[in-house]
Amino acid sequence: MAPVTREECAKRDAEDPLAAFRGEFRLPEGVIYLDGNSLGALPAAVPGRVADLIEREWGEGLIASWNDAGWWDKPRELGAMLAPLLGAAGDEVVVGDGVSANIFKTLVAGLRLNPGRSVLLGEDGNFPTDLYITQGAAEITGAEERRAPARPDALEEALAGGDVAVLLLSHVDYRTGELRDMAAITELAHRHGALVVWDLCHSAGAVPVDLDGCGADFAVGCTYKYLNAGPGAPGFVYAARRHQPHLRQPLSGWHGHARPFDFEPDYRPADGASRLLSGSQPLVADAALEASLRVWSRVDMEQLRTKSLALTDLFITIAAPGGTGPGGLRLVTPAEPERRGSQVSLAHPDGYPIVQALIARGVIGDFRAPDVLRFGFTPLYLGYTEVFDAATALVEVVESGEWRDPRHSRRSQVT
Ligand SMILES: Cc1ncc(COP(=O)(O)O)c(C=O)c1O
Ligand SMILES: Nc1c(O)cccc1C(=O)C[C@H](N)C(=O)O
Repeated sequence: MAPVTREECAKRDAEDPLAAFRGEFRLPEGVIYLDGNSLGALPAAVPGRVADLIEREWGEGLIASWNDAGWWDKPRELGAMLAPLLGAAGDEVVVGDGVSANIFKTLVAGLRLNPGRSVLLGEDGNFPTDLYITQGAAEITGAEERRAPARPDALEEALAGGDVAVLLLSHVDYRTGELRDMAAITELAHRHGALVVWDLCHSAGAVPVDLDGCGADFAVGCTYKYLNAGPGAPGFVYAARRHQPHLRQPLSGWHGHARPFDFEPDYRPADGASRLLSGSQPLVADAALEASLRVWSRVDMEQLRTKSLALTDLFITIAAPGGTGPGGLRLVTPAEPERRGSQVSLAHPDGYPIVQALIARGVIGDFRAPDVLRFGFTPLYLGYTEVFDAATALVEVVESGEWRDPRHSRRSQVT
């Protein structure tokens, strides 16, 4: 690939159709933020919307706001706002609870939809909560937990026995940034009689997603990464319309009841995706999500994908051209654009202090054990020049050996 200059990057910034979105986010001066795949930046509209909920809807409206401010229907309203980003219909998505809880709900619902099959199949190396919740769901239901590498050939082998009820996969791998072929894998699972739950934590707002077009069964995801709804923001859950009338989820709380204000003694599920709800939702956090989704309603996902790939290409071209970088840095993320999320991961045995030395320079990425330096690229608030500077800083940190300073090896609780 042709060498890239800072001047070329400045030109691309000037021509960038998404550049104006940068003004809709608050980021500290002097920081290049490449960790939006863990916690997204603050949309400028969020503090005002949250204050409005607290002061007006809660402070003045009090209990009436459950009706007047639409609190009761927020999970559905926010689900419908999110749906276009997921390739889903508005009534197939609800917002509520966390990813871990929603994984549990969909795995058990999937098991019940697939009687006679008793295996929950997960992928080697998935994000730990996916693995742990699958173990918990297997323990409580008597199902068997199995794992396979997330390669089509290995999945086919694991599915061939005909006993897999549900397959749980991440659309984009949190550690490597690999993007999986949702359409092909869903079709493979269905051919073998299994249902699929897709974890979209690292793809919602990062790449175009087409749940309905791929024939997906269920999906879960978070809103605090690329969707920028803030720390601990509520998760979402998708159920394909064809499953909704039959699905039974295990956390059968009153917000998922058909007639919640009849206060009946027995559970009867609501119609549609609402039956995936459980109890009261964090309305203050929902207000932050609402403000961030208003930004997303104006984003063209094809433009976003084009810029995302251009940014990750740029970073790779400088930091690891041809797959290797200075000091033995090795590209972990697939080089093929169609297999790449909006993230670049590089492996190095001294990854932790290298990332810390970069953070000390104002370039924020993160480290994932055992040896992965991880950089997330958020096209709404990152420019080409920043990515050029970040990649150049990485090369300098490694070549200069400044990461060897012992202060960069001190571990903190959240890495
Ligand atoms: C793939 C994946 N699943 C789930 C989670 C988190 O789940 P929860 O929001 O329940 O903490 C994360 C990140 O924290 C993740 O990367
Ligand atoms: N969800 C997180 C949290 O509650 C605390 C700290 C980090 C996170 C993250 O989101 C980590 C992220 N899923 C990852 O891919 O590493």
